[in-house]
Amino acid sequence: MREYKNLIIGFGKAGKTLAGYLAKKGEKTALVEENPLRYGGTCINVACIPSKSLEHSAALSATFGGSLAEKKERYRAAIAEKQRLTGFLRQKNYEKIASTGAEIIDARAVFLDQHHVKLQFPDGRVDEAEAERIFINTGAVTVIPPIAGIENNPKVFTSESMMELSELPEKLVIIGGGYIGLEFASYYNNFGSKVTVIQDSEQFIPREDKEMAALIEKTLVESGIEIIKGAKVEEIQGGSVRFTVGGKAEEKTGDAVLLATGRKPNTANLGLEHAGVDVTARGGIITDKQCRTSVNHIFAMGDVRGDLQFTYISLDDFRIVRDALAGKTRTTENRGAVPYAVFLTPPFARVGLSEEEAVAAGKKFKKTLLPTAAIPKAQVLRETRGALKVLIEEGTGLILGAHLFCPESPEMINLVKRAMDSKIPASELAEQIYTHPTMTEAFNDLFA
Ligand SMILES: Cc1cc2nc3c(=O)[nH]c(=O)nc-3n(C[C@H](O)[C@H](O)[C@H](O)COP(=O)(O)OP(=O)(O)OC[C@H]3O[C@@H](n4cnc5c(N)ncnc54)[C@H](O)[C@@H]3O)c2cc1C
Ligand SMILES: NC(=O)c1ccc[n+]([C@@H]2O[C@H](COP(=O)([O-])OP(=O)(O)OC[C@H]3O[C@@H](n4cnc5c(N)ncnc54)[C@H](O)[C@@H]3O)[C@@H](O)[C@H]2O)c1
Repeated sequence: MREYKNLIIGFGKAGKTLAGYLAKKGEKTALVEENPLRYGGTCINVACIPSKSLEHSAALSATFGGSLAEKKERYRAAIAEKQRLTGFLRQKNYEKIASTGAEIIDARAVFLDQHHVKLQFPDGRVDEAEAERIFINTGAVTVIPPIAGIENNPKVFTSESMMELSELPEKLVIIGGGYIGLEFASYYNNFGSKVTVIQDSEQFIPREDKEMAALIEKTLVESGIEIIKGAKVEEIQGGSVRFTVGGKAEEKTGDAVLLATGRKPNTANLGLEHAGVDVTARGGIITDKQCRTSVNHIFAMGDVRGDLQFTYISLDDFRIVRDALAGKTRTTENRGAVPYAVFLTPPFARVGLSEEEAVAAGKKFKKTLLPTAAIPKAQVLRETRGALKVLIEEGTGLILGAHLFCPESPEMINLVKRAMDSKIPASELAEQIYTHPTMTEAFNDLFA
């Protein structure tokens, strides 16, 4: 029996950061990871980083144009670069955590009871570990929708397997128009594929500000992406996706079909019932605002909680747990405004309320909409599509929401989050000195 003060299940953003932190404090700490190709977690291996590497390569490829053969060659090079990058980061992540003194155990962990887990090694060996405290950071997995024809279909991909495909699909059909669906639509469109997105809801990105959603949809369609809304997918045969729209049967055929229909907490077969850890109907681990589960000494962090799925939320969950262990007061309720970015061309970034949400909350506000084309740096970048929209509360002058659909918006939005959290009025952003020419200097006009 192996004994530890802290046992962490999953080498994700929160898990690895916590393992390093506790080990550096001199506490006997183990980090259990079932897949050596996941050292460093989902983000650096099969999600954010490889997808943004492809996004960068795709945007470059689009500027070169050329024949289909040239585009296919550049796509192969992009996949190779993505492999290099993820391999490099995986190694660095392993070395960084190993150097803190945390023990990295290559095994699958399954709860036996509240203090014990079974360790299942890839070679079939089994061992047991006992720990005073256990931290769950097992992430999320792709939702496979109940559509006939998915199983054993070599033309059907998830985001993970798609990024291993080294032959550029001339036609790509994407099921699901959320973050993954739209980002991949944008990358493959830039690489030169003919992309169709099939979405179940009638409304395009229904959670977003309506005016911005309409502008994003128009921009994507004008860039060559076909978007089909209100579709019910019936079956997939080879690369053909059969669906109905308004009762009418339709079919779209691709060289590849990408499933981008959501991701759910990875709690199946974790043995949580043996430890008495409660989960929601979707399998998300229920925690209090300090990420503590229904069992006092067991915590859960990141996607497995079934809340927001972002790497920086997983990192913030680490900070919350770190502070909970030290008796401090950081919680899921005082993260401040949570920004996010969707890496389209151009990218979209948001923080705070949409116009519809602000109206529903009874807020009185001033709205400003600035076309991207009005910003000199956008002209320099030759990317003038999009617009920036902000809502400023009447009376207080505080920022209620910002919706930036323009180049460099994923960087710009972080400054707006800081202003919102620190209750810095919009007028201060309007009067601030910014370097020139930059996208951020548009705040002089946007927040005036
Ligand atoms: C295509 C794609 C693009 C994305 N892009 C972005 C982006 O641009 N920005 C952003 O912020 N977020 C993005 N996300 C979301 C982001 O990747 C996740 O929110 C984040 O990686 C979650 O990390 P985590 O800490 O919860 O756990 P993970 O990083 O998922 O780690 C969980 C680990 O636990 C291991 N594990 C699971 N079960 C066991 C077990 N029983 N025993 C041992 N080990 C186990 C797994 O192998 C894995 O390594 C993207 C996601 C996808 C799919
Ligand atoms: N830039 C980023 O931060 C980034 C990028 C990619 C992913 N992510 C994270 O990954 C998570 C998962 O992304 P996702 O895009 O898979 O999920 P999502 O929930 O954002 O979108 C899934 C979409 O698929 C649609 N859908 C579901 N079933 C369908 C069906 N049968 N037919 C047609 N449409 C269907 C849903 O209506 C929804 O619009 C996101 O919640 C996000 O947090 C973040």
